[in-house]
Amino acid sequence: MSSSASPGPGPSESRGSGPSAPHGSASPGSGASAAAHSLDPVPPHARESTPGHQFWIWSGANIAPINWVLGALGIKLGLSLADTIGVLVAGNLVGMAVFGLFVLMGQRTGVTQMVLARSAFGRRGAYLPAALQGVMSAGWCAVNTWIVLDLVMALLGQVGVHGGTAMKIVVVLVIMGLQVWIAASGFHAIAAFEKWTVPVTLAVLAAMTVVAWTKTGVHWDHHGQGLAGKDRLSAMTTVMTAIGVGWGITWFAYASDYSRFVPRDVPRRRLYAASVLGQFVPVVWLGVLGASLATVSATTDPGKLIVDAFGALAIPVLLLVVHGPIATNILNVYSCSLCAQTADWHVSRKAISYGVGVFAAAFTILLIFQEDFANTLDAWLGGLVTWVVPWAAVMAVHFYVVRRQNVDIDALYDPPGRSRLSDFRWDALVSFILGAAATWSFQYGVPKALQGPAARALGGIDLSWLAGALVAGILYFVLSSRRSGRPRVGSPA
Ligand SMILES: Nc1ccnc(=O)[nH]1
Repeated sequence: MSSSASPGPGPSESRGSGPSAPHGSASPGSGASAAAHSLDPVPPHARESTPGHQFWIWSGANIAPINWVLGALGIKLGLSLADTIGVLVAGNLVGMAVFGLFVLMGQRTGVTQMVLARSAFGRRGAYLPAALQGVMSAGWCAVNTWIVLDLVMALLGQVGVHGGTAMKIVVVLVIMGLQVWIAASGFHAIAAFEKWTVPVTLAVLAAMTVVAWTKTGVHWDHHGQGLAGKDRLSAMTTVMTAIGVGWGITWFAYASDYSRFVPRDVPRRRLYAASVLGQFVPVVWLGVLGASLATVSATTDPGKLIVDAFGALAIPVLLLVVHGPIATNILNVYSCSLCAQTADWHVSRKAISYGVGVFAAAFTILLIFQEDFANTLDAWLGGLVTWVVPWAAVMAVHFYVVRRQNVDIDALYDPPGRSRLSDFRWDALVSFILGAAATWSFQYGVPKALQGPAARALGGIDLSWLAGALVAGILYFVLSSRRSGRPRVGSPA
C-alpha cells in the first residue's frame, strides 16, 4: 500500500492553524497564508472529528421540512402509500450505501470532495464540477429557506404573530443571517451546532410523529389513484429519481468536505455506518411522515396538520421548522465556499460565505413570488441528478477502481498550468458530459424539459440515474485504461 494517500508533510503542516482559518487569500499550495488551510489536506493533529459528529451532521442536514414535503410527492403523483414508502426505503438504501463510499474518500485523503475531483478531471478540468456544485449548494440554500416560509408564517399566526410578504422577507433575512454566520465560522462551529441542536430536534420530531399517527387520521391503506402497470411504474421511477436514490445522490458532492476531519485510524466501518445511518434515518422517517400525512390532506402542510391536531406543539414545531434550513444550509454555505476556492477564486472563505448569503437571500425572495411549487421543486431535483450522477460515477470508478484509493495528494495542489496532473483530463470530462446526456435522456421529471427522449420511448419510465451512472462509469473505465494502461499505484493522478 503506497503512502501517497496520506497528506504527509504537506503545506498545511507548517501553518498550525485550525482547519477553518478564514483569513487572507486562498492560494493552495503556496504555503504563504493560513487561508489556504481551509482547502488543504487536514493535517493529522487537526483531525478531531468522530463518527458521532458525522452522524449528527448528516442527521441535522436532513431533519428538515423539505423531507416531509418531498415524502408527499409520491401521493401527489397518485401512488399508494405502500408504493411511496417502498420507493423511499429501497431508494435510500441504495443511495445512502453509495454515499458512504464518498464519505470514506475524505477520511482516507483529508481532502475536500471537489479538490479530489482534480485527480480525475484535471487541475482546471475540476473547475466544471466545482462550479456546478457551487451553484447547486447556493441554490439549495435558497430552496431550503423558501420551503419553510409558508409554514413559519402559519405557525407564527398560531402563536398570535401575523404578517404578509414583508414579514416573510424579514424571516428570510433572519434565517439567512444565522446560517451564514455559523457556516462562516467553519467546520468546528458546524459540528458543534449539529451536535447540540439535533438531539433536541429529534425529540420534537418523535412527539410530532406520535401526534401525527394517533390524532390526524392517516389512511394507512391509501390506494392513491389506483395506478397500475406502466403508469404506476412511471410514477414510482419518477419518485425514485427525485427522492429515492436521488436524495442520497445529491449529497455525494459534499461528503468528504466533512469526513476529512475524521482521523485515519477511526475504523472505516464505524464511520461508514454512522454517516449512512445519519442520512438514512431522518430522510426515511420524515419522508414516511410526509407521505402518511398527505393521505389526510393533499394540500395542507403536514406541520400545520399536526399543530391543528395538537396546538401545544406550535412552538416546538416552529423551532424544528426554523432549525431545518439552518442545519442544512450551514453545510451548503460551507461547501459552496470550498468550491469557490477550488476554482482558484482568491477570496477568503468568510467573504465567500457572506456573498453566498446575499445571493441566496435574493434568490429566496424571488422564489416567494414563484407559484408552481411541485414543478419548481422537481425541476430543481431532476436538474441536480443530471449532473451529480455522471460526476459521481467518474469519481467512484477513478478513486476505487482506477487509482485503488491511492491518490497523489501533493499533486492535487500544484498550481494550474504547472500541475503534475494535466490541466484537463479529457477521459473524465468526456465521460461526464456523455453521462449527463444519458441521464437527461432517460429522465421523466414533472416539468416537460426534464422528460428525455429515451424515457418517453419507454412510456414514461425514469431510469436516469442508472443510465447516467452506467454510461459515465463504464466509459470512464474504458477511456482511462486505454490511455494509460494499468495505472501505477502512487503515480500522480
Ligand atoms: N438534498 C440536499 C443536498 C444538498 N444540499 C441540500 O440542502 N439538500
